Amino acid sequence: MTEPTTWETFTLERPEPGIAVVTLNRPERMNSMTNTMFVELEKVALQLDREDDLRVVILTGAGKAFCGGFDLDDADGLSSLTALGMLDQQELAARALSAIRNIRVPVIAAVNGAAAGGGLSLSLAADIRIGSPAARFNAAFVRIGLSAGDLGASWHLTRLIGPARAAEFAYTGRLIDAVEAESIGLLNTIVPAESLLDEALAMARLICANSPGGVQLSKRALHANMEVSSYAAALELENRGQALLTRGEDMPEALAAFKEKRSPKFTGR
Ligand SMILES: CCCCCCCCCCCCC[C@H](O)CC(=O)SCCNC(=O)CCNC(=O)[C@H](O)C(C)(C)COP(=O)(O)OP(=O)(O)OC[C@H]1O[C@@H](n2cnc3c(N)ncnc32)[C@H](O)[C@@H]1OP(=O)(O)O
Repeated sequence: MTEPTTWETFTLERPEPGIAVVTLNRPERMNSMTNTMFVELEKVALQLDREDDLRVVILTGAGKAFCGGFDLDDADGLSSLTALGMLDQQELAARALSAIRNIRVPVIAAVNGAAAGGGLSLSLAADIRIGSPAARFNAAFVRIGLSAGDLGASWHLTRLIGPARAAEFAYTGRLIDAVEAESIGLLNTIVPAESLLDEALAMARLICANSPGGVQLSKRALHANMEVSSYAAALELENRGQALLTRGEDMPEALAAFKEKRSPKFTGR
């Protein structure tokens, strides 16, 4: 395990090869979001995306919340924003969450507490969400005069939990607890609070044991399939990905390992 690097709004740790853990670190403010956090999250996401040896990113929060959304104490400075200024502000935030969503390796959100507003949007930027029993979600936007059309939340919710549940969630702004979140697919699974990070690491290790190219092109295909309009277009994307992988070193290594009844040694080349 290398030494953690401390940014102003989060810490970055590397518990073992191939795994990076980003922990939002403003627990006194429920890890709520500020412009500094957006700038730092975009920077670290772009940095991680360039690391050839990286296989999985885990995103979690320090203290009792995952992320309370935009820092409403910080919002005062924004209340005088013109619409154009607000557009710039929203685009700054959207760039950060887009950078996290588009990291080429899987991102696991270990939801340790409340994910409210932009915190919900942030959890949705991850590919997988595992939660402690304290995990709670709300589209708090409508309670403070904003919309659930926020940082990808409306895009993900309609695809993840279905349009009707997304509508109820978005329009009521009510809290959804971990049990309900798991039942509607907002959480992949619930684990005891004390083992949340260990469970996220265990899932990350499973992913690390697989072909990096296979995993990363699987992520690319799953993301692309949320965009393509037809089954035929999806097949075209999938076919190209598989063809690319068969030209790499990992598939022959996997086949050889299978025959020799040993674990494959993937290189990602
Ligand atoms: C008037 C509108 C201005 C909005 C300006 C927005 C500017 C534009 C920014 C664009 C880009 C970002 C867009 C972003 O995605 C938009 C949003 O995120 S909007 C939603 C903002 N978040 C919320 O509304 C959530 C509010 N909080 C809660 O719902 C609950 O606190 C919780 C997170 C569900 C946790 O509930 P509890 O566990 O019961 O804890 P408490 O409620 O008691 O809170 C404890 C403590 O934390 C403080 N706190 C909680 N959330 C925030 C927050 N978001 N910002 C600042 N502080 C927060 C809370 O005040 C308590 O403090 P204490 O009283 O103990 O000092």
